[in-house]
Amino acid sequence: MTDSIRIGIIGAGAVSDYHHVPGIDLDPRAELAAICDPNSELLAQRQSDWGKTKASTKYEEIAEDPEIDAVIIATPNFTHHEIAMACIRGGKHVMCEKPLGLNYTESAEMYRAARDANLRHMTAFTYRFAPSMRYVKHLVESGALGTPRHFRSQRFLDWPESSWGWRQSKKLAGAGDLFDMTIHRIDFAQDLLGPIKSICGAVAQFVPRDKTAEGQPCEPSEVDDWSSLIGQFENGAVGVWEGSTLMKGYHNDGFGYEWAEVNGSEGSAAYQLTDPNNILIGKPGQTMEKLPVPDEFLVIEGSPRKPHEGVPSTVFRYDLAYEFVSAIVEERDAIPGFDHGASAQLVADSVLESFEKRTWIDIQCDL
Ligand SMILES: NC(=O)C1=CN([C@@H]2O[C@H](COP(=O)(O)OP(=O)(O)OC[C@H]3O[C@@H](n4cnc5c(N)ncnc54)[C@H](OP(=O)(O)O)[C@@H]3O)[C@@H](O)[C@H]2O)C=CC1
Ligand SMILES: O=C1CO[C@H](CO)[C@@H](O)[C@@H]1O
Repeated sequence: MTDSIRIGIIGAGAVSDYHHVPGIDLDPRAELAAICDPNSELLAQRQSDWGKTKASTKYEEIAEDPEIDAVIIATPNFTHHEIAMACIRGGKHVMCEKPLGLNYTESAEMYRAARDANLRHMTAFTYRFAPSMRYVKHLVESGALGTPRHFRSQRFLDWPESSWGWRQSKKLAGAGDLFDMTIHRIDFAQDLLGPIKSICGAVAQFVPRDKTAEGQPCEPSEVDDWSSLIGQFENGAVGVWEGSTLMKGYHNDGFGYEWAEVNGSEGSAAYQLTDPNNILIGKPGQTMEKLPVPDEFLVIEGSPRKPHEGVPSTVFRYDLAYEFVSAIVEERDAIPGFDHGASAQLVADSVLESFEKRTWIDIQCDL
């Protein structure tokens, strides 16, 4: 390995530009060494946006390239398993977007392959890195909230009812809001309160999404527009989750309304994606109070990002790349790993099973 970690980005669409490349650019220990996307026009555009790197339309070339140390997979969901397995076979450390696979079987296989090859693996569960989320975790772990009794999360957005492209095909996306949005919240709930042991879930489709944004007819959506679950954690706490991108008026500069809270025997703490450098704290008998997140929680330890610079609801996302590179340099597990991705996937799969069978499902994770 050279001094600098040479990273290949596979999939040069929206998320690569928004989270991953700015994160790599900030980290002096890493360099963007290659980009890969089947769309050669986009590749040319990215070469001009991001600087001269190797470019390829075939992920196999990146997977086999001895001059690439690590990859970030930012492609549509149905490609994650195939691309990750090829990169692991090629000896690359892998960060992969969520949902890790199209189902638990795929995700667990990715986890076992990376673990057995002694490679670093990371699932891009972005919201774990929000400052207020990191502070809620500290409050839970330090016992400041007492015994955790209850978790609640809600992500509502007011997005167009037109086609979501690949995101509305079951074969390409797996599920709709559940795999796209709620899976993040399943992950951070387990990060805060530990494993979920049992759930009861439901999904619904609100609109056909059979027109493109330009008004042209297209294949109707096969996936959910709303997902929800209630659940019990192994530690005895209970939780409730809900998400949809079709909630009118929930616009808020594109970030919508995301609220997540932990209620304990001694207090409550709530994170909001729209205001991630502040936290809401509830103490017994008092009205909830908004407080700034202490400075030491604004960035992850060592991150070159300036804590008070940039748009707060965007810049925390750059810490994902920092964590991935740190894990490679320090030869330790990246957090969240593929095991966390697979575990959240099992819960999300169980929501679909629960709804289909109209019953509670016990979660049995065999990682
Ligand atoms: N963690 C987070 O907060 C976020 C996560 N995501 C996740 O990131 C992933 C990508 O989403 P997003 O960026 O919005 O999607 P986009 O559709 O904007 O971008 C995906 C890109 O990957 C390309 N691609 C498709 N197949 C391959 C392949 N085999 N090899 C290389 N590139 C390929 C696509 O090309 P083409 O269009 O020509 O097929 C497209 O350019 C999804 O899994 C999504 O769930 C997305 C947003 C935020
Ligand atoms: O959190 C997220 C923000 O929105 C994206 C587009 O729907 C999701 O894919 C992503 O996981």
